[in-house]
Amino acid sequence: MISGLKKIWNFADLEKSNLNVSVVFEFIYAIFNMLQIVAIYIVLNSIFSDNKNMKVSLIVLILLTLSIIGRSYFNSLAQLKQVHAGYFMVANKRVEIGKLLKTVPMGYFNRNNTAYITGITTSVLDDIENTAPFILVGVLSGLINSIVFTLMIFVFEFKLGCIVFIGTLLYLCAVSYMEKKSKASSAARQKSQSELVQRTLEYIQGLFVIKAFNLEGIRDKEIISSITKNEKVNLDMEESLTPYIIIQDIIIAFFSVIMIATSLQLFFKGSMNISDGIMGIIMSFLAFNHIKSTGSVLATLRLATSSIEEVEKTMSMPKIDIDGKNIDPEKCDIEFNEVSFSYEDKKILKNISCKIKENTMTAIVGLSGSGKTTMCNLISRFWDVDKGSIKIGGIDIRKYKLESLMELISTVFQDVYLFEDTIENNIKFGKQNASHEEVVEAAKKARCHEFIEALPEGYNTIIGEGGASLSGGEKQRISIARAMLKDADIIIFDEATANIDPENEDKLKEAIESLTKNKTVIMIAHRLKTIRNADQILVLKDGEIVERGNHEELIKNNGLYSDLINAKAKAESWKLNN
Ligand SMILES: Nc1ncnc2c1ncn2[C@@H]1O[C@H](COP(=O)(O)OP(=O)(O)OP(=O)(O)O)[C@@H](O)[C@H]1O
Repeated sequence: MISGLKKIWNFADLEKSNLNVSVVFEFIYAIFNMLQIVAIYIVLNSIFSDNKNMKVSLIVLILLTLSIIGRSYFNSLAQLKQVHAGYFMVANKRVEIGKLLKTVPMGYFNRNNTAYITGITTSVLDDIENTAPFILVGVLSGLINSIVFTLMIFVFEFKLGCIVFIGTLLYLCAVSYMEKKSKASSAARQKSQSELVQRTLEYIQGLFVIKAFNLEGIRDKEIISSITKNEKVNLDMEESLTPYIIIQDIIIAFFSVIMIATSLQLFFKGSMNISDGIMGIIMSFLAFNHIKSTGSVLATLRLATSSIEEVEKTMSMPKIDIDGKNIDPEKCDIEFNEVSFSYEDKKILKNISCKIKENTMTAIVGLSGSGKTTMCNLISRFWDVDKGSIKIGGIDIRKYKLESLMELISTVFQDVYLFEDTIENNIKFGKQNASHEEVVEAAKKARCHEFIEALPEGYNTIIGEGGASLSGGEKQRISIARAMLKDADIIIFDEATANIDPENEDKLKEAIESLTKNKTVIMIAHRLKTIRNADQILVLKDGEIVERGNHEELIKNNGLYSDLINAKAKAESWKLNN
């Protein structure tokens, strides 16, 4: 129990002060609550004594009014602090996770799919927000208040105090046992909850494929099975805890009855007057209220701590930018030194060594799956090399702070991702503080100004998530405009032939030329024209550079390159002839 509370406390981080204040408010609330008992005691004393006057009624009235006002005021303040703490402790973690995600190797996402991380940042953190602060404050204030109340009863009547003390201890033992028992079921609940989020997200993201291949029935079954499993885990958890809840209720009922019996016995023996006797009976109904509320929140402690453990596990993701420095290299040439790389156990690149001179264009060609994209991704440190090194300006890229490395590189991906935002803001990703004029200029150079202007809201048109409302070619030109605006020294370009319509091909070629002028360019090239213009061509086969040189040299070699070019030329003439 204590370790669980400590976990919440540490997780609260900057919100600890709000939790502290909330505990104090809960304590003051309890004091105002006790005023009611004092008022009842005064009434009883007055009824059973000869001192019956209006002054007593007035005091009781004032006490009860104070109690009502004080309780509602401090209760709302305490709740407000807890809601504030819950919201901000989770919001801060979401921002922290967002920052961390930028520093993890992309391989992390292979092992922990995005749906799992989405589950953590949404439903798991929501669980923490809605339970953790209330549990911590509930338990602490409940314990403090029941200690104070028990002390008060000790002062009132020692024997009754002993009964409350023993009853409270036994009750806490039962709660603590139940809390331990719920460990396994909390973890299972956590797992099935994440699984449900994963399946739901997968279903939504793959809706196109599901519809196209008529897979509704099969995928529906998977979601329904996750829902059923989740329901069963929740029910099992409730069922396994029910006997302990019954035992706790029995303990409280039993000790309340003992308090009533003891009060009556003390009265009949003459050790208590009638008003104290009645007060003892009334207190038997109230004595365990605080500890009971503590117990009910403690039952959910495991749920909150297993959610926190899950978030902590996600936050301990491997980072690749631990001690990087801000570096502005004198030159932007790139060098691969005996680089090897595997995705998990699958070896992709083997001893790659090459030099890419500043302000030259290097085309990487090779069969599908030969490792072209992987080679480019290693330059941006989406993954780290397993062996060897990559240098920019003679400095190992692992020595750069990720941000300063990213400032040097613009990447135009084959699969362009656009955010659900205006076209202008999507282009501005390249340079956050760019003016509208700069955005338009970049769009003009990237040959996308005309189609943007033709949209109903022009540059303020909101694009659907992932760029859903644009064609592949339009998305790619927007991403070229982005790169144009960023104006980085190194351009990595994954050429997407499929997305270029013939009418725009020449325009796009001009756009690419103006983007890559006086830059160090690495291009995964598919089109003959691009390859022909390259200063250097690297031919990849099964993760190894098997040929290198310019177009003429490689054609003369009569190796894989000339085979690829011949096949391409055939395909292109086939396309033209048909
Ligand atoms: N994230 C990943 N996790 C595991 N394996 C991957 C991952 N990305 C790519 N691969 C595998 O690595 C190999 C090389 O992929 P890569 O994308 O680098 O090839 P490519 O030459 O660019 O292919 P293409 O021309 O089809 O785009 C492929 O076999 C691919 O299946």
